[in-house]
Amino acid sequence: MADTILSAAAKHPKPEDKSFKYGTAGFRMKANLLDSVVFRVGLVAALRSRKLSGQTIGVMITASHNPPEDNGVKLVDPMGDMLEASWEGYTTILANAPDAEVEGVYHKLETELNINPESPARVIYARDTRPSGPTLVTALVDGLKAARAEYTDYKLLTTPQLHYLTRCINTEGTPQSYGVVSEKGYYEKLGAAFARAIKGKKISGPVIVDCANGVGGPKLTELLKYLPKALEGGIDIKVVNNDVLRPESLNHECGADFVKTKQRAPPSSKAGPNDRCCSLDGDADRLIYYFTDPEHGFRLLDGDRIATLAASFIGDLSREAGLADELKIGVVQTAYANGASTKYIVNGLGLPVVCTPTGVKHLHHAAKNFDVGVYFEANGHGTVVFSPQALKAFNTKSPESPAQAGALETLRALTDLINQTVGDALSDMLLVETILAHKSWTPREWDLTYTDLPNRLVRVEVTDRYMYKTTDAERKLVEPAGLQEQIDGLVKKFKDGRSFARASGTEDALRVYAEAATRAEADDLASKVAALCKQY
Ligand SMILES: CC(=O)N[C@H]1[C@@H](OP(=O)(O)O)O[C@H](CO)[C@@H](O)[C@@H]1O
Ligand SMILES: [Mg+2]
Repeated sequence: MADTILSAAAKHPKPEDKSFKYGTAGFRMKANLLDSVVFRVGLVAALRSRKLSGQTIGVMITASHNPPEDNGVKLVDPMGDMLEASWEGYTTILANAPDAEVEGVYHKLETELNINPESPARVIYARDTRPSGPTLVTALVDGLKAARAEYTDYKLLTTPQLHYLTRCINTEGTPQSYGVVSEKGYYEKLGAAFARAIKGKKISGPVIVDCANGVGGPKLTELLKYLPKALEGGIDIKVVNNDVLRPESLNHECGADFVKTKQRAPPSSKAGPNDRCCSLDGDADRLIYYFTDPEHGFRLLDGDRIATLAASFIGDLSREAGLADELKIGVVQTAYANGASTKYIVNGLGLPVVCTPTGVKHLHHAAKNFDVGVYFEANGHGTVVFSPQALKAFNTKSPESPAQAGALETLRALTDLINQTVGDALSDMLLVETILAHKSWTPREWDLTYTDLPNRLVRVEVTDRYMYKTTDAERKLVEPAGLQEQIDGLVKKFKDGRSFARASGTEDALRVYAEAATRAEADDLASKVAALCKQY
């Protein structure tokens, strides 16, 4: 077997002058640089599965909201979680080994991690719609074969669908079974849960869904077959930007990242005033809502809004169900959350907020400390996780009134509707639609819950982003020395000012975020902090 890895590695040579790092979203870069990385990820997936006694590991090939010429690869742990942190390091080591040393490094990891080479290794994988996907799949399969893993190709899927399948496979036939192990099983689970959650409530008007010309388009179109139709008291979904045959259109002037960063609707949008709109990203794990207010123009309803909407709704339901004292509900955000949303959660909803570093794995982890943990990044990536105690309470509490019975049934439906493994734009969209219907709200009422502070996010090119080190959930710089004091000095001059700088985990740049009482001040603060960072 030994020389199989050696000879296979030679077919997927590493670009000599490149070094790779498993970052916030796995490996992500120009697709033509990824061949060796994906091959080696195949090897790691096999090792990880063997380490976990043959539990199935997921591999997703996607670059999410990045341009069409990029691609990426990430690993999914058995319960559908992101890869455990220590393994990011092992993956990085293997990705950077010279071709001739890959086999040696592989066996060294095997020995050091106490992995039995005879244990079974099982892997499933899928990809988004990028043209580079099929070639990278070939590299992955070569890695899996060289490591003697069993594997199943799920072809095109959204990232959250792959997370769903991974968990389903590993819980199949157990009391914790997460669902039927098939793409159809995913649609059936969501469709049935949505019908239960929405029961008796009316969804007003259509929702226009911008699919970023990515894999979310065909998958949402498929999901529609499983949802109750508008005429039968269900939902009217209008799918737009669903052109997967023109790869160059992926994420181009559309999609969740465009809408959030540009703070405007896709230029192609034909939505009228007050029309309820939302955008997915290229692999359908992010969701952003928006509408045009006849008086105030474009209004963004981002991840912070989805978090506050979900937290307030589930909080109300828990009270109605008589479970408020039993269940600890909390919200997890990052430093990019709008300050007004944090204030609203704490003062308006009376719920605790935890701030973690950027990257869903951190938020997910922190959310698990609550019975109902609502987590969203401002960019629209997030979900709600329920503790075993919460699930038990929803399932065993005997209702004392029809209202209590109704609240409990809605809560149970939500636990099936919401993807527990990872943020899922399709599932999150059905959640938002359910809540708006229950509250009889249009996006306008949703928007009125609090007023966002004007904010600006800028990307700053720097010579060495690794020079910038942070603490306090990335809200403060500790290096370069002295820079944070200067930022603090600037911030003080702005009403409601807040600003921080951190190195991106996915791009070769520094990100500077600023918010302040007015648009002009937020812009001014952001550009001043950016200029300051550049000087160092
Ligand atoms: C400000 C921002 O939106 N950052 C994004 C971005 O991370 P950076 O480390 O900032 O590049 O990509 C991550 C992966 O998709 C996502 O989790 C995160 O929220
Ligand atoms: Mg994504």
